[in-house]
Amino acid sequence: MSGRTTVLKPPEGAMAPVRHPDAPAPGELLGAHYDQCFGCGEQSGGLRLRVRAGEGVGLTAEFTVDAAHQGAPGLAHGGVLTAALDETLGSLNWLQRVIAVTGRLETDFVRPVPVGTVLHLEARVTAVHGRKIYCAATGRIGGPEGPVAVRAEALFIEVRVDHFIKNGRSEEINAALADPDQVKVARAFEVNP
Ligand SMILES: CCCCCCCCCC(=O)SCCNC(=O)CCNC(=O)[C@H](O)C(C)(C)COP(=O)(O)OP(=O)(O)OC[C@H]1O[C@@H](n2cnc3c(N)ncnc32)[C@H](O)[C@@H]1OP(=O)(O)O
Repeated sequence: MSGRTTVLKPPEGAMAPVRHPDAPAPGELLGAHYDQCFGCGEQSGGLRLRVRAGEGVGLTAEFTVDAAHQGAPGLAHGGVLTAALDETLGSLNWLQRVIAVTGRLETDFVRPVPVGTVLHLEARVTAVHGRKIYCAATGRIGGPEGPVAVRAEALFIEVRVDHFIKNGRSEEINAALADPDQVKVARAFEVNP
């Protein structure tokens, strides 16, 4: 049983999403957008999500649930699973070459996910309306074609890179601005017309 709030329904006039001509090729592994990211960075306790570009404005990802991700004994914490969905959906930015942040995300928890499970995630943009990006994701267990354990719909809102510079703590912002690799990632998104 699931019901969605109406803000997750694309309004009349919403457009089909457009894959950017410079988007990574289908099958290409996407790097971390930020090495300290809880979702795609390498730090211990993080999700260490591995994301691959798919066809169109879609992608796949894998997340291995480890002991640091437990809620109940031997089971993944729901918030961690939501974080994996959020990160997977956020990675769609790479395919459109826009920077967007989560405005709203609704998750259905369909099956418990034991520690040691590889969660096979799939996400796609469903529609775009101005700065609003509508998207959906699923997470399956037992293989990429296995049963759905979690699914989400979300609304991302496009922002400028200034969003992070204005709002982030200065220590991390200054370190990121001094890192040529990080600046390169930001530029790739900023050139979007
Ligand atoms: C390379 C980068 C890779 C990034 C990867 C991301 C990884 C994972 C993704 C995340 O977790 S991002 C972190 C979690 N999200 C945030 O921290 C966002 C915090 N919220 C904000 O900063 C602002 O609320 C936000 C930028 C989302 C919107 O503020 P704005 O002032 O820019 O927009 P505004 O409030 O004018 O809203 C623009 C439109 O979006 C709609 N909107 C905004 N927030 C909404 C919301 N929460 N629910 C529904 N609609 C929303 C709003 O109604 C309006 O619709 P209309 O254009 O039709 O009037």
